[in-house]
Amino acid sequence: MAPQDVLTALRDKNPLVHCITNYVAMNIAANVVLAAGASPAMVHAPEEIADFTPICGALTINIGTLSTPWQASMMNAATLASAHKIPWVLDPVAHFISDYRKRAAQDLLALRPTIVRGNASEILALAGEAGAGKGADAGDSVDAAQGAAKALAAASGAVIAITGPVDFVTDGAQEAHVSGGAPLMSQITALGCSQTALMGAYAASGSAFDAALGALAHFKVAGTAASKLAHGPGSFQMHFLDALAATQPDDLAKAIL
Ligand SMILES: Nc1ncnc2c1ncn2[C@@H]1O[C@H](COP(=O)(O)OP(=O)(O)O)[C@@H](O)[C@H]1O
Ligand SMILES: Cc1ncsc1CCOP(=O)(O)O
Ligand SMILES: [Mg+2]
Repeated sequence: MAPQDVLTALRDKNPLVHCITNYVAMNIAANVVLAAGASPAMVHAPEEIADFTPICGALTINIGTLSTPWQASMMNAATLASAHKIPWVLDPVAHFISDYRKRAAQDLLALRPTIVRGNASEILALAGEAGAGKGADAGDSVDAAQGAAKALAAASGAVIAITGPVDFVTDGAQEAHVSGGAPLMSQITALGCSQTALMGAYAASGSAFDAALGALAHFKVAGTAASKLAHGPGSFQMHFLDALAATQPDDLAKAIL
């Protein structure tokens, strides 16, 4: 299924996407998923996971504001998703900042996510390589992390997506670059987290590699459109949501190299 067909299927199905994300991303990620045409639900309580994860089209897990009870929910949800063959996406936000977070990311990776999405520094560190990440922000180029992404795809079985000025995605066999968007995108917090949530919606609607590629292209196309109307980060965010909703399946090819 080509990326544009995944977007068509997403809008037909309006899939329910279980998002375990961070406090910062909660609102914008839900709005991004809604604007694109899917149905987000932010559900974190350990007591609710067994009931909720199995009825969703996809699961996304983001460790941006990790704590012990949420970690238990993440591990349980990922285990259930894999058991029910529900695709799930891991966003290892700033996992290199502490031993606690590093271990949490590796424990989740061992549960075999369908897709891992991170910035270049996060992907480098997840593959065991040195990087220059600064908290949640990247300090490395996408180019520098491409080898790590390929190695990680081979070792984990996941599709690996690196975002940045030009995105890169690989499943170990296929690979693609995605261009467009605007530097303003890195000035709005939790846009990467929102990309991860949208990737869940795409993964509920098509195969893993094309889902990741489609979600990356959707952001780039909408980012380019929004940057033509925006006067700064605040108005960019407003125009970006409008542009996500306005993006049509055939537009995605413009961003895919
Ligand atoms: N300089 C840039 N030019 C164009 N798009 C960008 C740029 N920086 C980031 N993006 C886009 O912003 C979104 C968030 O990516 P990124 O900032 O890498 O994630 P994170 O917030 O996890 O660090 C992605 O869609 C990415 O393609
Ligand atoms: C600022 C911040 N602090 C903890 S999580 C978070 C949001 C990070 O979002 P993103 O990875 O999309 O930039
Ligand atoms: Mg991030």
